[in-house]
Amino acid sequence: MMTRIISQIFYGTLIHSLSLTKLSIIPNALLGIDKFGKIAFVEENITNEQNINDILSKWNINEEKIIRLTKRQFLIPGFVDTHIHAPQFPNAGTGLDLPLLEWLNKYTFPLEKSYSSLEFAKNVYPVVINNLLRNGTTTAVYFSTIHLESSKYLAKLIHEKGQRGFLGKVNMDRNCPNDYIETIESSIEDTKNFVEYVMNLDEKDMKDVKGDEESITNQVTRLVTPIITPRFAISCSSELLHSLSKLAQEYDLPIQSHLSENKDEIKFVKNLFPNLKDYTSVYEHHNLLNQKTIMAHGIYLSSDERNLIKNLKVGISHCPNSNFSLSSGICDVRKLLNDNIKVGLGTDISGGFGKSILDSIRNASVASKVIHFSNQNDDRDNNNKNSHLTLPELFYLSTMGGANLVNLENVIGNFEVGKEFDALLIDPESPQSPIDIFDYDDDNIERIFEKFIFLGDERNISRVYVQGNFVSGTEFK
Ligand SMILES: O=c1[nH]c(=O)c2nc[nH]c2[nH]1
Ligand SMILES: [Zn+2]
Repeated sequence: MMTRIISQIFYGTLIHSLSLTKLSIIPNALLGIDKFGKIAFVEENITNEQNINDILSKWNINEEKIIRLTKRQFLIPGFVDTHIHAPQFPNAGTGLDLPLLEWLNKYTFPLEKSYSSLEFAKNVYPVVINNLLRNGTTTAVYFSTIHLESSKYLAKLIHEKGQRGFLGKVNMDRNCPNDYIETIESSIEDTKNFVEYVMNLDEKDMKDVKGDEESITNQVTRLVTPIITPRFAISCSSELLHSLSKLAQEYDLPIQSHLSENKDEIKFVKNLFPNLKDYTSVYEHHNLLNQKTIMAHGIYLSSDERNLIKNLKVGISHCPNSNFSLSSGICDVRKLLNDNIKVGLGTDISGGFGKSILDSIRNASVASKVIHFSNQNDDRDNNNKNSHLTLPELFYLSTMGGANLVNLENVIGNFEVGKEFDALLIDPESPQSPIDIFDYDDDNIERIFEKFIFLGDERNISRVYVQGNFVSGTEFK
């Protein structure tokens, strides 16, 4: 007897990643989602109505539950932004004339301190989440600020809007402005308070699911998770770093920070921790590196540091727009991938000015080509090992790569049966679409997908789903 209840079916083309190099395009697919938002089935090559009817009756579904895509529309997994500063949104697109440390002091800290006012946060954070969802970011790994109340407010908003989010209250107790700094005591106390608040947010939803008779086989993941967030080694005392690692262990939480982004930053860290070998060792020494850690940037890592990162299963958030915009440098992602390091993409608003992961994909592509050219000019390293990132690789990084970083590779990132349905319905022919399709394209869906990746924008993202729920886009009548 078939008890599983199917709440929605899509009929059309699916595009997703099966591995770093393997992009899969499945035309004429029927994808069914159960009432928990999980993918119950994917049937391929369904080319006639009889086949559709057979599947509908097998699952006891009526025709109204089917959303039929047009021949040029397709579904892709939602994007994962593995590094974004929500409070920096008002600065996006401004203040890109200075390198990191000067940029922080002149533009970023003065804006972030404004979030001591909850009213200020209320004017910004809804815009951030709406904007990201419209742009297809179904999962975001956020930094907030040091402020407890506005950080709690942001967590509640992510929860209400139905986005999947990892949110960290920022910790910083030194080398910061006098009016934007914490004591170690308040930093730890507020972080505990924040963590417990966020963990309770999802409690009700989890209970609702647990109360269901099918709950044992249909557990869903929590949508909002706290993440321990020492800003970076410069702004945290050794004592604070130690205490934060204890907190992460106590609550079994992920950790995020910045690593090896800028040469002056690296020198500063060396001065602060002269007895530790390198920047990565500073975090390792404080027990902050493990398979749940995400480090943003990682531009100037030595081979020893890469080894450590690989062995400890730390993920790197590649933020190419920010790396260009703050003149930080160019991260050699191919080298990280060759070393089997986990990599995802980040916008790093407002170091980066692009709000969409499509922008990160495009900048990651350009960055990889610049590295490729500079290696070609270098006689010592000229055997084509360092080829630029390909379209399947870029797309993988933006979906499955991000899922790996947040340890949700078995939950989201592609359309495997049993995963939760975080997805985007892409319409290359939407009103005002920036994509031109010609007869020459000959309905070649691979070409149209590539055009979406390099030319498309939020106007092409018609509908956005998280855990099977419709969270942004145009309602069907
Ligand atoms: O790109 C960055 N943005 C920040 O806000 C930050 N803080 C420390 N290091 C940083 N890097
Ligand atoms: Zn950052």
